[in-house]
Amino acid sequence: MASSRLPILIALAFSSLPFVLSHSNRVMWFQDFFPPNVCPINAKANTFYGIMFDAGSTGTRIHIYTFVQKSPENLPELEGEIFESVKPGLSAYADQPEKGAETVKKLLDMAIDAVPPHLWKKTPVVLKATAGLRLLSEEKAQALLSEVKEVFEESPFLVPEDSVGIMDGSHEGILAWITVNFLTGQLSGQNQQTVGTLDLGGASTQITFLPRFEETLKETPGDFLTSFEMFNSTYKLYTHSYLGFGLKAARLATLGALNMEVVDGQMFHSSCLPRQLEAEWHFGGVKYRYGGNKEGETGFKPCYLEVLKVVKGKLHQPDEIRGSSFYAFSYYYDRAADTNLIDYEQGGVLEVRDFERKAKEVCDNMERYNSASPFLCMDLTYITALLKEGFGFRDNTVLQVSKKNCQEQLTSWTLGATFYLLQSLGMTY
Ligand SMILES: O=c1[nH]cnc2c1ncn2[C@@H]1O[C@H](COP(=O)(O)OP(=O)(O)O)[C@@H](O)[C@H]1O
Ligand SMILES: [Ca+2]
Repeated sequence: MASSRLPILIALAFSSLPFVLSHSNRVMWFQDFFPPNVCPINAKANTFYGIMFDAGSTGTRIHIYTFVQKSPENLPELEGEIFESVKPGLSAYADQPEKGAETVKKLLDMAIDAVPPHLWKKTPVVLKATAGLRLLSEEKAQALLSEVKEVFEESPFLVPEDSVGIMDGSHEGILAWITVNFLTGQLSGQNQQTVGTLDLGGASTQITFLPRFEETLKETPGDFLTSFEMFNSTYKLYTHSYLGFGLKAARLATLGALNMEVVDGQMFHSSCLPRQLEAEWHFGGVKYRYGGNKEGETGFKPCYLEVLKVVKGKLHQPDEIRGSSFYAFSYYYDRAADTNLIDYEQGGVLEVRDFERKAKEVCDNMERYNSASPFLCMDLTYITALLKEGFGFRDNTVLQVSKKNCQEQLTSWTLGATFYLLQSLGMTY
């Protein structure tokens, strides 16, 4: 299929959706995600823009998408994406919400340069926060969000009513699944062979796939299933977001520091770290001191046992996924690329056991392994344990590990979310 057709297909699908998505106990899945009551815009010009902020736990990213609609009969095509990011994420400013909002303002200034002035008022701007803000107290999260809302309101862009908020974890998984499967052409025509998606963020992780067997539907807890209609088909997806199981939250859990009131000077140890290491780490606005087991054991075996405590028995294991292949991104990609398991630009295809092999290589040679991060052994061991003992994948489960998809767009939930936003604002025909 010609690549230029793919965006049209996405838009087609999104336009044909009334996007009726329903949890077993929740009708209109997206009702609270985007405002239904914004007046439609009569977009006469054939180019339009959408600005989507991904406020992740480790960083804030702006995606400025450009769409072209050549005629009312043709659906919009995705023409391009401008992307920028800042670190740390908003949650690091839990006690300085104004400073947090300033980081958003800096990114938004890019959009002022990127979007032609006559389209500012027709360009919606939305920020959806994920696990970093989910982990903060309601009060701190709301303070950050309301500062960001002020920044949006002072900007020349269109600010929908619910333009700033925390995204539900299941939306994150489904929007990423839709993006990947549209861009790979799997949701159009016959013989659909959709691919499941695995996203490993800093604070949460998502698994999403389309079950093929009745058994899976029967065995799955109701709140792991979400239905939506597209191309006159109904898809019932398995999706779940595990809060606290992102890579960085898992580091804290392994160190025994997750959700702890950290006492000044307290040191956390792990066999997954270089023996002589003593260092400090800031995450979510908290400072942690950590280090290796000076006297005790280090290496893959003790590390795996430590990490196992974090995942074992904590995740639902659908039988069906053992034999399927999945599309994995975010930290799966980062750690595979860091250790040359895949090509940095192209990504690659791996088996679960490749992560284990690399984890052993790194952990059993920790003092000699030249790595940018002292957490490399822990991270690879956690990924191995999460895939095998957490989700229950086989050693030979195949993973397509990429950063960008075939359209050269960064793999993320943001493109799917932007399409839906434009649809809900009546900006597409
Ligand atoms: O623009 C992006 N789109 C998708 N993922 C990104 C983007 N920028 C960074 N990432 C990846 O997201 C991961 C960090 O997760 P994130 O900060 O989103 O945490 P969260 O999803 O738990 O809130 C890293 O692997 C990083 O490479
Ligand atoms: Ca994320």
